[in-house]
Amino acid sequence: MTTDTTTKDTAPGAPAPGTTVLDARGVTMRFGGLTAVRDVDLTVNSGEIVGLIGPNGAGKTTFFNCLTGLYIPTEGEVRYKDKVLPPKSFKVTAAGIARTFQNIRLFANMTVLENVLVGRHTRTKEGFWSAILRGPGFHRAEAASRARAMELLEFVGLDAKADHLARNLPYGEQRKLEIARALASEPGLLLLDEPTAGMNPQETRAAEELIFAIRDQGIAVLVIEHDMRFIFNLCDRVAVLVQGQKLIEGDPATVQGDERVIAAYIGEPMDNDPGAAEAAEVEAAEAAAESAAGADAATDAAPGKENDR
Ligand SMILES: Nc1ncnc2c1ncn2[C@@H]1O[C@H](COP(=O)(O)OP(=O)(O)OP(=O)(O)O)[C@@H](O)[C@H]1O
Repeated sequence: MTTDTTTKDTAPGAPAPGTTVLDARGVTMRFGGLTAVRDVDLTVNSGEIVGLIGPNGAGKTTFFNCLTGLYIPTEGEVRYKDKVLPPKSFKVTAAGIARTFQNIRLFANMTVLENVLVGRHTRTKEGFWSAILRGPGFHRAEAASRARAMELLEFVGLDAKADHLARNLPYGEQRKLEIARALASEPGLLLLDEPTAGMNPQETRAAEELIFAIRDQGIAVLVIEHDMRFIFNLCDRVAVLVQGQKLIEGDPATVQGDERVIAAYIGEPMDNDPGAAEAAEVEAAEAAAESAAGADAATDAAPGKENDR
């Protein structure tokens, strides 16, 4: 991996360190009778990596979709750099929030470089007529875009594969390309939805290094992930969603040690547990078998009887 994690160059869209870039307040999202997200508050500051975890169906992706204009929350408000988010995803991207998806969404038959160039469209000022007439302004803008796209490919370690088709990249590199494309819109906040899903341990470590390098550029990062070791190692702060509500938020050590979090993942015994009668029956049968075996052993070891063990 060629990522230089020591780089301290600030990304073009990055705000001053420690500034609150994302401020979600009382976000609720209902689908008919189902409340997928209920009254969730969350802030993310520049230069910070925040993790969002929770069991399957907890509402993590729905909450992400509320932050990117894909869903308009039923209640609550999302502010990015003090401004309420526009209700369209392309406007949210233009405002400075970029994301990757749980299922990779690349243009499979485009080259690696072209995929990143697509990600730059919100930052290209050249308009329709300029593109048609292909005047000097267009060529200058195009050259600058290509240079920046190549810089980003170098940053994620894919510059040598700029001309490869996206579909020919191994899985881990496709994920990196998605990140490069998201960075092409020069975001102040990057949302990563399960960035290590399907990765091997080596690719996961490389992804971790890359996310640290992005944070070091002053970009705020919010990441959903199921890999607990990855999340607790990576994040400055972790919020836990359970059944759409925020259960706890804190530093990794606090969250990791919280019994409610452990219970939420492992599951607590339910009232009127449907399997309880069967489980009690099995336990009783096992106990009876054990005591019978114990009685046999006692008889076997009785004085006057040969014990061949
Ligand atoms: N568009 C939708 N219409 C109706 N229900 C939805 C919709 N999207 C999500 N849900 C429901 O909302 C709940 C939360 O789902 P969501 O995908 O946000 O959870 P998640 O925490 O991201 O889960 P996972 O970790 O499995 O990806 C689930 O019960 C899901 O079925």
